[in-house]
Amino acid sequence: MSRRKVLVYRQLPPDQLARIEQAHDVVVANPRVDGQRDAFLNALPTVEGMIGSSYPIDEEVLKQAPRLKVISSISVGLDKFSLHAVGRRGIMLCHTPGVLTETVADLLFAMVLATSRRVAELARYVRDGRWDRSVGEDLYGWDVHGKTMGIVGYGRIGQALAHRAALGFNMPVLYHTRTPVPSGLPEGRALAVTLRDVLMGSDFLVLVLPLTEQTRGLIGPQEFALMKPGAILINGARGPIVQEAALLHALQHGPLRAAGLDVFDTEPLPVDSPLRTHPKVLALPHVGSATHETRQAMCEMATTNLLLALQGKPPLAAYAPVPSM
Ligand SMILES: NC(=O)C1=CN([C@@H]2O[C@H](COP(=O)(O)OP(=O)(O)OC[C@H]3O[C@@H](n4cnc5c(N)ncnc54)[C@H](OP(=O)(O)O)[C@@H]3O)[C@@H](O)[C@H]2O)C=CC1
Ligand SMILES: O=CC(=O)O
Repeated sequence: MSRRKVLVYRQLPPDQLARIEQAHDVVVANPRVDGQRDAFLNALPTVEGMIGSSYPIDEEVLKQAPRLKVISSISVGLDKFSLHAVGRRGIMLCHTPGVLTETVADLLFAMVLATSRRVAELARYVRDGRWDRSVGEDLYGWDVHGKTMGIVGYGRIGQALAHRAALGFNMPVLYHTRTPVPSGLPEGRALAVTLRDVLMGSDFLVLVLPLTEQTRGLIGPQEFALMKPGAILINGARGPIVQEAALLHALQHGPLRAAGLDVFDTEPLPVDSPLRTHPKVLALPHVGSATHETRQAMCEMATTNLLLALQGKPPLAAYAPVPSM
């Protein structure tokens, strides 16, 4: 097999980098790191494979990479890629579904618990030396068990979250997805409903669907207006699915009691973003899959995808372009 030029545009564990170096000529250059952007741009004209995540691989980048055949993303979400250009060019775009499902569902549930039981706020209270008497009602939280869990996007992660909610916390589940799917839960524990009904019926509304042309701005003023007073929103999907101004309004004037956000319109979250310090917001730095075990598994899968695809073999998971009509 001939050696190809591969651009690694995000840090990879040494064992995975070594697997690629054994077979191919590697340039490591992360365009987000000071001093590496030029190396990234200089590599583009001759690369045949790329592996990385987070950085937008848009039409502009793809135009500069005329020999590119394979992109292996260390993520399940593919919103950082210009899917039209990838499809048009016949580039094989691989990703890492499945290996992160349980870990992301764990974090989503952690956000449900943390927002409702005010974990971050209470920990800060102790740390700041303010625990000089028993905690008053102003710092009480709200029960999680038995409340209604609403899930928008009932794929791998949505279903793993529903299991935690229904079977671990005795929560009735409402879920919404475009294509009807069975709940995978015992009879009567979950109901497939319209988006409107999830919004109206949920105590917790968890978003875990891809960012697409259809889902951008999906949750705006009209959707917030349908939600229960005191509902909690958890966005574990992508920032732009929620309209930020409407979110801030819903936090200030209702109906939202709190929001747990792992994702934002702009990441890293700008220093002056009102979401950074909002008292009702639990903001996390996009860490749904960030455990040692899961990130290792994702990097392994992405590396395998890259190596297989460069050999002309089917990767473990790839995006299938929608054929143009
Ligand atoms: N915060 C983090 O760190 C992470 C975030 N994510 C996000 O979670 C998303 C889901 O991952 P995963 O569960 O593995 O993906 P899946 O593809 O298994 O599930 C996605 C679900 O969303 C549904 N969906 C897609 N479009 C719409 C729509 N317009 N309206 C309603 N439902 C829709 C899909 O069903 P159908 O198409 O039939 O409607 C499917 O049920 C990723 O795309 C990513 O954005 C993933 C990993 C980590
Ligand atoms: O956001 C993370 C992903 O894997 O997608």
